Amino acid sequence: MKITSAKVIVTCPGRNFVTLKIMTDQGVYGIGDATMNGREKAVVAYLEDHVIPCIVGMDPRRIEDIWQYLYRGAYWRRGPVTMRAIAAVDVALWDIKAKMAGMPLYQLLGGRSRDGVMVYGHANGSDIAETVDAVGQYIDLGYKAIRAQTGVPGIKDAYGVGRGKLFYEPADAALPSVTGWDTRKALNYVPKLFEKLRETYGFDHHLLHDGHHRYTPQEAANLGKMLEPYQLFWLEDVTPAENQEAFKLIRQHTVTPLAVGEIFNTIWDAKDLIQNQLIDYVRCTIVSAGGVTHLRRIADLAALYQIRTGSHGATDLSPVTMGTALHFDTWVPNFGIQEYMRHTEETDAVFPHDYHFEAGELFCGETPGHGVDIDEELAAKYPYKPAYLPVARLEDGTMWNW
Ligand SMILES: O=C(O)[C@@H](O)[C@@H](O)[C@H](O)[C@H](O)CO
Ligand SMILES: [Mg+2]
Repeated sequence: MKITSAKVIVTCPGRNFVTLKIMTDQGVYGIGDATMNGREKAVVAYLEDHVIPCIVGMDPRRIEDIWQYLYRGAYWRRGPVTMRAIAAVDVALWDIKAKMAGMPLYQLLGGRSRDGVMVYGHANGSDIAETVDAVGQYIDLGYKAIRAQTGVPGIKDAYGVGRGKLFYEPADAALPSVTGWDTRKALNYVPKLFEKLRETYGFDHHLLHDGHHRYTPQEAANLGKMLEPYQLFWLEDVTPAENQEAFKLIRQHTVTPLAVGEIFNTIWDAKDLIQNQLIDYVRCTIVSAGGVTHLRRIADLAALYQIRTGSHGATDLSPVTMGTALHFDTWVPNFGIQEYMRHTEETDAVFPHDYHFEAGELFCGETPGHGVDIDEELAAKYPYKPAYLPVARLEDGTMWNW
């Protein structure tokens, strides 16, 4: 069997997505997601100029060998661009293999470990009152787990507060918009949100919060400690994780569960956090961490330390990643939770899929493959539109972590 050709499809049904489509001499094709929010064109070039010429003619059944070829053969290994390109190839090849086998991808991985996959949605508001209402809406929609993010008085465009209610797209301008940050104001306000949420809705639902890389380790420990009475499911990205050791300091001060990993791209980024049990959930997902082949290795290492998966699932990950992630989540023994930011109807039309939401869970389908396709004709109607993620500055103008 041979790969006869491959192409990159860039489409922007409300936001940009990059999709790789691999064709074979058996008439079966596979698709993979290669989207990197705000830097999409870098991955397009990497795929078109440095990956596709190498894989045409290869046997698509040799998934592991092609993964190793693209990882070791790059010489300049790892990094978000390289690993997204590898992920796109990997997912497309798993899609092909499952289609050839006539089975949904989760069967190929080892079969079901669960029926439904618990997901969490994103509730946000400009202040505590609005956010409490938004959480109530998600409870009414049947969610068992809800992430809550609020605007903070005195902070311009605090992270996580979207323009709409069900949809949140942070890449909002043709050049990075500038948002503000002030840790003291956030530390004085965020705990009050969770106090109000528990007062209003009790403890029957999982509550999550994303620190989005904003706190120093000591500040993160302080926030984690202040949130303990509210029993969060997790506190995410509470400090930048390049320094994995920083989490030892946080762990000394708080038992609030910690989640990290959506910006990781290989197992090496998470290895020390996992082996020293400095986190409780690993957030790596299909598109950013080298596809099914590599994410399986990360999940297996995490399982040795009773760490569970909590894959990233924002709208800037295409339905191709969501669909593939659901097959992965349906199989993986140490599953924790799946993030689920709903895509818009126009996105769903470009990427027809067989997964569905019901009573706080997502269910992958039984279609052979990962169950997601791309309508190329419709995709062509949405040309690429440059959009950047914002930057964040402190009140004195210091560049900070968005
Ligand atoms: O946990 C999350 O969902 C966020 O961290 C993301 O929405 C993140 O801001 C975006 O994926 C960035 O493109
Ligand atoms: Mg996050």
